[in-house]
Amino acid sequence: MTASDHRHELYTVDQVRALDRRAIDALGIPGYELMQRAAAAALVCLRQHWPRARRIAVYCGPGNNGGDGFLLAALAHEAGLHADVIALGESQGDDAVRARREFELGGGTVHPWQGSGELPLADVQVDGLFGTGLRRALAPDVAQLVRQMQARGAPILALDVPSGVNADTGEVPGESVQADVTVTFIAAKRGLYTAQAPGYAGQLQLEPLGLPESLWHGCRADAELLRVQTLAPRPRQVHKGNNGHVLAIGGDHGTAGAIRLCGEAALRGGAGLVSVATRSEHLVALNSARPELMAHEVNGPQALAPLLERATVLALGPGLGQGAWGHALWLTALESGLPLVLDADGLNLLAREPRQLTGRAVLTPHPGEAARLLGCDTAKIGADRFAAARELARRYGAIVVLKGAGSLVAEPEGRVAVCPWGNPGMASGGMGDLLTGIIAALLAQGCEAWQAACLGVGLHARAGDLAARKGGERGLLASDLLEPLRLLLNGKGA
Ligand SMILES: NC(=O)C1=CN([C@@H]2O[C@H](COP(=O)(O)OP(=O)(O)OC[C@H]3O[C@@H](n4cnc5c(N)ncnc54)[C@H](O)[C@@H]3O)[C@@H](O)[C@H]2O)[C@@H](O)CC1
Ligand SMILES: [K+]
Repeated sequence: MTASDHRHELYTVDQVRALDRRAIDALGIPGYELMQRAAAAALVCLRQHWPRARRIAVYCGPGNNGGDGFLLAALAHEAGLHADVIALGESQGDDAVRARREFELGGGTVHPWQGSGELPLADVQVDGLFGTGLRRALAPDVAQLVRQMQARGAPILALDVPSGVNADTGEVPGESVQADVTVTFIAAKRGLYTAQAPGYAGQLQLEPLGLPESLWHGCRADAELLRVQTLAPRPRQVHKGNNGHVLAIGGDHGTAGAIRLCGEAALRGGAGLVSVATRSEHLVALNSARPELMAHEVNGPQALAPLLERATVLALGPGLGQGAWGHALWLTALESGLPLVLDADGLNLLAREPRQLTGRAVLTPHPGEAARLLGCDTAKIGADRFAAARELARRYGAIVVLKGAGSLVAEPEGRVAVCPWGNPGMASGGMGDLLTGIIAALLAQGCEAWQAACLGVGLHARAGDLAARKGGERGLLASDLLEPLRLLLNGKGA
């Protein structure tokens, strides 16, 4: 194993700081040398991305992130680039002070930021304002500097973390640098992959700074990044009974679309059979649009019972409503004890009548539903998605998919995976119904709940990316994902 094998591991800021300390104390690599390595790696990254850059502007904050910036400027100057440095106040800490002096001794001039003024012309701007040490929203004068950098229009390389992003949670409490590329050092910070951070980090590049494998011994990552996965090819002799029978329950008056998308996704996700339990008015439309779906009129729990006997997995909630009909079906379905995916009104009803779920169960809340399930407001969910997903999984005894940019999958024992795929085109109606159907299909084919949730979230997001590559993000429809989903599920199209 080498340090680069850790690139799917995600760490909290405290863990990254502990790794830094360990490199210094246990491995005897001075902090200043780490800073030199970070600056050298960042300059290589800059030249890879912008080989024609001749003038750079480096913005340095008071801490070690600024130290990285000063050393990068010094190296760039030595390499014959023109490097302007703009500093926010005095440097603090021995390493940052020494880095600043090194730049000045090499002939560089530091321009203090006075709260206003023109910024230098540059082919590339380097953000060394704040890294993992950011503790609060940027102050108004720093926010002003960031807005001016952004208005300059030159591409931005962020050192370690885009300044303004909380590297632990992905939250952006005020203004933040919006980077084109973020080169992050030593270990991947978990917050860069979720919440608001993906909109600010641009392309993420991890530089482990040549640290030895022993650095990671005994340090368990807080979370992991999902990897590209698919299912093994089917044995030649299977029949449809081997691939499970999904029963999708929902589609109250006026919401046929949700349950149809869910059912179609279960079919495209490879379930052997898919039945739909819904209102009678939807039957004709469902049968004619997708004859492979077996649509059944269900007026109440009695009509549901025989369908539950034949099903192996439930997709419970899309368009279910929270009225008497939906509630009665919800209760009966939960009492069946079948493995299930619970979404939409299935989750809202759970928030109203909380209970521990048993067996293989996956909950797929968006932040609003998550807030209802935890009895808090949506802002609290966004402030720490890792904590929210873990608490949901623990409280309800289920695997939880917390949707939104950088979807999280959490299990009750605390394991968390983060999805690095997906795009803003997927913020449209029906995408959640699709995810529910996909995960149900994977459960039906024998996946454990954790595996079904991780694989389903990954396939859904990658199908969204594939569909967006073809036709763009705006106007992307949930049903556009069905065909790419099938390709990816069969290991094609990536
Ligand atoms: N040995 C190490 O620890 C290494 C650290 N490195 C760099 O050092 C960074 C961490 O350095 P630091 O811990 O010094 O932290 P930062 O440089 O991120 O920021 C800390 C400074 O910012 C101030 N501050 C925090 N939030 C603020 C806000 N909203 N407005 C104004 N001031 C604010 C703090 O009071 C402190 O002075 C990493 O992100 C990385 O770039 C790298 O050089 C690699 C090695
Ligand atoms: K930064």
